[in-house]
Amino acid sequence: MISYILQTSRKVTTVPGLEPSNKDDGNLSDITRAGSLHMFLIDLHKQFGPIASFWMGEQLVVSIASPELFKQQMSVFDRPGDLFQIIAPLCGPTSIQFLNGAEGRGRRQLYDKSFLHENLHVYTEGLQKISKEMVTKWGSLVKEEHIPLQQYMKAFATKVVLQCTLGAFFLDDKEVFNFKQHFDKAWSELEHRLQDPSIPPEDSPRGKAFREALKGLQGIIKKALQHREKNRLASKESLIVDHILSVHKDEDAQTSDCLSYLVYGIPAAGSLLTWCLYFLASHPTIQDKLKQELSGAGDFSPKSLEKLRYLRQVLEETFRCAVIVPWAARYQDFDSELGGHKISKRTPVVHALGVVLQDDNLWPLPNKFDPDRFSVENGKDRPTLAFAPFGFAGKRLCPAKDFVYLEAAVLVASLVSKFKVSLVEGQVVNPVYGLVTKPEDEIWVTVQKRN
Ligand code: HEM
Repeated sequence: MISYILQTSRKVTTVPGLEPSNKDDGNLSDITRAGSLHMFLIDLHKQFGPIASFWMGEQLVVSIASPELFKQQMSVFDRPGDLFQIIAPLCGPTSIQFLNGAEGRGRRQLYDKSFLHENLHVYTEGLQKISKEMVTKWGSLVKEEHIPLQQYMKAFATKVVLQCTLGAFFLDDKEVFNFKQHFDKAWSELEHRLQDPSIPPEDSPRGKAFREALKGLQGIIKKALQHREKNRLASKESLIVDHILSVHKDEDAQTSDCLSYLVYGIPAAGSLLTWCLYFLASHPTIQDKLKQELSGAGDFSPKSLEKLRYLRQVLEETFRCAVIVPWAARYQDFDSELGGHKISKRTPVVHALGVVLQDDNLWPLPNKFDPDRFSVENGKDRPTLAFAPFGFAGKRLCPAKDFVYLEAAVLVASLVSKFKVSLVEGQVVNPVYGLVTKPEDEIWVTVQKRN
């Protein structure tokens, strides 16, 4: 009798949820079948409610999807490294992404200084310059030319994030281009592994290409670090790279922490800009309303942008609709309680950020792009944690969240004040919820100069 129970059930928690579909991989094949962890979590929570469990291999995982449950995890800092192993080859298992405990908190506190609200002015000039380059480029295109939106936004994000984290070494477009070549190769291998977790042999074409891309990235970052070390005193800025150089003496450790900021930062920033311009192109009335707000708004400095309420609403609605980073996760080293259930120590708790961003109890007609949801009036009765696209827990939410608003605001304002952006007709745009959420295929737009 006992062995029968053991064979058919691994239920070791009162949290409602799935039994493993398979003895070895738990529910991993169900996740693959759903297309992504995000899509799997949507179904899981529909079936079991805001707290639900499933199995990743032999590991029980709990997922939460409500502002009330998020609140109960507000002070948890440690991240379960096992759930993020996919990015370990890129940024290294000892980087800030994987660092927990007192050391993790200390390092985050130091690195966070470069993205504090009062330090954002440091980035303005560079952002305005790169945005102007994009405006000039779009202005030079032939009327009705089809523009690959994602390609442009990824290029912009790569240049901006590199310059703003690592400094003047990336003022040279050749170095940005070089970096991007390697980064795109490495990133597409990680995305491949998300669909098919079997690691290719080192000497296979995929294995070799990945190794070369990593070597290329590390080499470029080391050159950027040396450049910064030499020129640091001349610069009055305080960038992430300066804090990284002050913490680590070892070049490999410095490189790992730099890559930690780039690994999500570049794709997430590119994806945000792509979705934002896509939503504006597919909602001409909203785009015109935004253009109206931008008229006479000034130089798009952080101070002038603060007054642009509707621009902020457009960006917030983009975060909500696009679900750029669909989930985060935490664990604790001791037994704890969550939603009235006992959670055994070291059980990973997934924060289903994307499920909450699209919960129709919190966001009526969740698939509709409607920036007015974020007006002061419409938002006043909504729980704060209904909107947590950057995470929320343990002072470990995305360090770049204020920077991201600034970066997106400067580019979107620069483009929309000069051009009417339209979608090329006949496209079906589907999101792919991978490491970050991107469109399945390129999105093509046209631009028309505004008077
Ligand atoms: C554009 C949209 C972005 C979104 C939606 C986003 C969202 C997130 C989320 C949800 C997390 C996990 C938070 C948690 O564990 O609770 C995260 C972590 C992180 N993000 Fe972002 N992010 C964005 C852009 C960026 C950019 C541009 C950078 C770098 C310049 C960046 C750097 C990081 C780093 C380093 C972490 C890990 C921090 C740690 O381990 O302590 N992110 N981000």
